[in-house]
Amino acid sequence: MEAEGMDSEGRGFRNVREMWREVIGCDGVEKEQKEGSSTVQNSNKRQEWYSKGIAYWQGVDASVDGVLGGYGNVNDADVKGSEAFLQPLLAVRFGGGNPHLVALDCGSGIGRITKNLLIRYFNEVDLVEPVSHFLDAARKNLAPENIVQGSHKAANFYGVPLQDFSPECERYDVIWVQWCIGQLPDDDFVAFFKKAKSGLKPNGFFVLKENIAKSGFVLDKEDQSITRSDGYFRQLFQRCGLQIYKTQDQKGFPRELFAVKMYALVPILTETTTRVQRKFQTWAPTIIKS
Ligand SMILES: C[S@@+](CC[C@H](N)C(=O)[O-])C[C@H]1O[C@@H](n2cnc3c(N)ncnc32)[C@H](O)[C@@H]1O
Repeated sequence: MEAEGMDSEGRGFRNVREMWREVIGCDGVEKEQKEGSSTVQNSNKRQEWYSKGIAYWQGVDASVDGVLGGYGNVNDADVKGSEAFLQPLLAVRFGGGNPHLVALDCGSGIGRITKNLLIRYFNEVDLVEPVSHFLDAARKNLAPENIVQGSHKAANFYGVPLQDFSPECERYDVIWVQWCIGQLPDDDFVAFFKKAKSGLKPNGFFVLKENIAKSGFVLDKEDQSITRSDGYFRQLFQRCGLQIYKTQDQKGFPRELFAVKMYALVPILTETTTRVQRKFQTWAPTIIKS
C-alpha cells in the first residue's frame, strides 16, 4: 500500500492515524479519556513529543534567522505577502470608523511578525510563546522605545504553549497563527481552535499561515512537528467548526522550501446562531428606533 505520509528520514507511514499512534500514543482524533496504563503511556508520549519540540527551540538563536530556520532572507517577502493578504480583509471586516483593533500573535517567537506587521495595524498585540528566551527577546524588540507606531503597543506576553492557552473572551479581532501549529497533534490543534474561537470578537477571524506538504504529511523528527497538506488542513478546519473566508499562496520564496499558504478562517455559523442573528437583525432597528 502506498504511504500517506513520511518522516524526515524518508520512512513511510500507511496513514496519519498510524503515525500519531506511534508518536503520541493515540490516533490524534480524540484524546484518550480512559483511566489506566494506556492513558499514562499516551500522555507520556505526548509529553515527550512536546518537550522534545520545546528543547529543539530552546537550542535556537533568538534571531530572525533562528526562528526562520536559517532562512532569515525570506522575512521581507513573508511580511509583504502577509500584508497584502491582511489589509483588504481588515478593510472589509472592520472598515469604517476608527475601531480599536487587537491581535494575538501565536507561537510568536521573538515577535518578528508583531514587529514587522501586526503592530502597524493593531492598537494592541498580545503574544503567546512557550520558549522563554524567545519571549524575552520579543519583550525587548517590542519595548515602547523600539516601536515607531504611535500609541500602538505589545500589551501582554504569555509564556505558555498553544495547547495550554485560553484567550480572554472576545478580545481579538485577529488571531494570527504562523509557522507553529505543526507542533500540535491533530486533537490539540482542534481543541486549540475551538477554545480560541471564544477569544474572537464577532467579526474577528484567524489567519493561519503554514508550510504545505504536497500530499498527506511530513513528520519532522528534529523539531517534533508535522507539515500538513492543504487537504489535511481542510479536514481539520471542519473538525474545528471553521470555514475558509479567503486563502492565498505565498509568493517569492526559494524553490527548495515548502509551499506556503495563508488561510483566513471564520467560525461556521450553526443553524441556531444564524437564526438568532437573523432575529436580532430584524429586532435591531426596532430597538434602535424606540
Ligand atoms: C518557526 S518558529 C516561528 C516563530 C514566529 N511565528 C515567526 O514566524 O517568526 C516556531 C515557533 O513556535 C514555537 N513553538 C514551539 N512549540 C510550540 C507550542 N506547543 N505552542 C506554541 N508555540 C510553539 C517555537 O518556540 C517558535 O517560536
